[in-house]
Amino acid sequence: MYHIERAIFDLRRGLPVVIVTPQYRLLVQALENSESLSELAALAGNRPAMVLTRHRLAALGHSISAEAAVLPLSGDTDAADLYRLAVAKQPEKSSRLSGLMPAGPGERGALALMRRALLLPAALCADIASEQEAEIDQRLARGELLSLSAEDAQRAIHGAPGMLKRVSEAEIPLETAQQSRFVLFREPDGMREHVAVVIGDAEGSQEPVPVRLHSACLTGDLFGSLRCDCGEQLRNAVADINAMGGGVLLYLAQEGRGIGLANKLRAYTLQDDGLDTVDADQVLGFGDDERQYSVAVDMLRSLGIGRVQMLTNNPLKMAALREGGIEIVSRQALYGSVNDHNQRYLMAKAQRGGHYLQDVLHKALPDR
Ligand SMILES: Nc1nc2c(ncn2[C@@H]2O[C@H](COP(=O)(O)OP(=O)(O)OP(=O)(O)O)[C@@H](O)[C@H]2O)c(=O)[nH]1
Ligand SMILES: [Zn+2]
Repeated sequence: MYHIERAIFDLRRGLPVVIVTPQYRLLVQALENSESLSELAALAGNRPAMVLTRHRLAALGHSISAEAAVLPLSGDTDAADLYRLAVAKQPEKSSRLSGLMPAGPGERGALALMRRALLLPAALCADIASEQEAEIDQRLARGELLSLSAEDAQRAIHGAPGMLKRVSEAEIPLETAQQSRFVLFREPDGMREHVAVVIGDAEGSQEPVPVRLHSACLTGDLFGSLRCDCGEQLRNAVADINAMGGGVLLYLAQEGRGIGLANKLRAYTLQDDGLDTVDADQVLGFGDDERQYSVAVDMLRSLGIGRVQMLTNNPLKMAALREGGIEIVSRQALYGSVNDHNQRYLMAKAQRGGHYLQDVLHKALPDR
């Protein structure tokens, strides 16, 4: 897996990588790090095309059934055009969408790498021309370029296979839960870390354990942002679990429903322009919710917990734990407060994401 992680770092730094399929080799670069097409075109010996997700194409008014498609780019495409095609609310010229082709395994692999790297899910891809093969091979041999198979690239989205590592732990008394222990887990590829806060003696319990899955939200958890309810939910969860006699809060590295902080800030700006939380993510090329919870299942297993009382309003979290073989004995709601800044976000979660928020919304906004 090592070359996948290296490829992700290269893409985040703005360098191209080579993706290899049995039929062709592609030179790939992250769209968000691309100022112009000319350097990539010169190295590949072919003009790059842009790979976009079906969510982005839907936002541009073009529906496809495949996961992604390839858009040929004309020679006069500049950086502003690229950015507009990838993230603008409305495309300037929809005629630019003519000539879309289905994405092959190499292009799909490119998008998987972008998503794992928490970049915008849009890539520039150019077929490597035969006259450039020697130059590319030399750069690969010198270690200046990195290549990986399309299969490996596509797998990147799921992270590395294998066991989560339980790395370190310490007792950390909290204001509302004095007997708390933080246990840090690292994903096998070293890319993400997640923390279990074990309150009381929940580890290894045969009884149903109160459990909260909390996805990271820097703005809400740390700074008390009023745009969401995360900070309050986090603090309420710790206090509630303590009051229930102990349990576990999993603090998951899934900022912005899995799209990362850079993209969440982009999504907030789109919301300021009138979009709701789901549509804003779609404009950026993401689905409604990009989170995967297998890591939470692994953490619970590692803590010897198989039966849980869940604190959540999110049906997807419950389905994911059930699918992972965790028995859900009960569910209880967990609310933050509704305010002028977050009410639209909470409404969208209830109406579009199916979250169980009707009670709290009805109380705060009886006439909505
Ligand atoms: N993409 C995106 N993410 C957001 C936005 N607002 C909050 N988030 C993220 O949404 C996630 C909220 O996660 P959780 O607190 O676990 O909650 P939830 O999915 O609402 O489910 P429960 O609280 O368990 O009912 C965090 O990762 C936040 O960073 C937004 O407008 N856009
Ligand atoms: Zn939040």
